[in-house]
Amino acid sequence: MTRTVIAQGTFDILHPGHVHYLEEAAAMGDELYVIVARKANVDHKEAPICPATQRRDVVGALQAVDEAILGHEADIFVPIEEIDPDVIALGHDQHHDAEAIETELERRGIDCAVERASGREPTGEDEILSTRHIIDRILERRG
Ligand SMILES: Cc1cc2nc3c(=O)[nH]c(=O)nc-3n(C[C@H](O)[C@H](O)[C@H](O)COP(=O)(O)O)c2cc1C
Ligand SMILES: Nc1ncnc2c1ncn2[C@@H]1O[C@H](COP(=O)(O)OP(=O)(O)OP(=O)(O)O)[C@@H](O)[C@H]1O
Repeated sequence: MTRTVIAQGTFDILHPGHVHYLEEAAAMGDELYVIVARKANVDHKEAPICPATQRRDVVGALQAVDEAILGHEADIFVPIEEIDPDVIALGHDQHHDAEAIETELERRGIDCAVERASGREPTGEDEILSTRHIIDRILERRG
């Protein structure tokens, strides 16, 4: 019985922190689907620079990812109902409340565990594992 995992995020400028998250999510099951957030749903921080199709294509090229899909524009649970995963892997700092997701999953009759992945801290002194910080550095050096 294939164990399906879902991960999600904006993935605007990909970095090793994303790879860490997606590899950890992939290890939670046999197949990893990644839902790429639509610009309209990224309302808790600056809008992504890159279009959703581009962000999907880059995430989908990662070895750990079986399929990357564009998220639903209005209801974030639509892809969950379609894929019917065994696990939803939240990112270490993802702003979603696991309990709220579990409650909604139950309400929709979806039997799925909600796990949280760990964070990857920078190793080299110059490593930069945050899209926002990458953009800040670009603005500093090229702005
Ligand atoms: C269970 C779950 C399902 C999601 N489904 C969608 C979706 O269908 N469409 C979408 O635009 N974003 C979806 N998202 C992503 C959220 O909209 C949010 O933008 C994303 O979690 C941003 O996270 P980040 O700040 O880590 O990039 C989903 C997130 C979770 C936790
Ligand atoms: N350094 C990291 N270690 C582990 N997971 C990470 C790391 N950075 C991001 N993630 C995870 O990757 C997913 C997508 O995150 P997102 O696209 O918001 O990237 P980000 O680098 O956190 O962006 P920003 O810095 O602009 O908030 C989220 O689940 C997030 O928790």
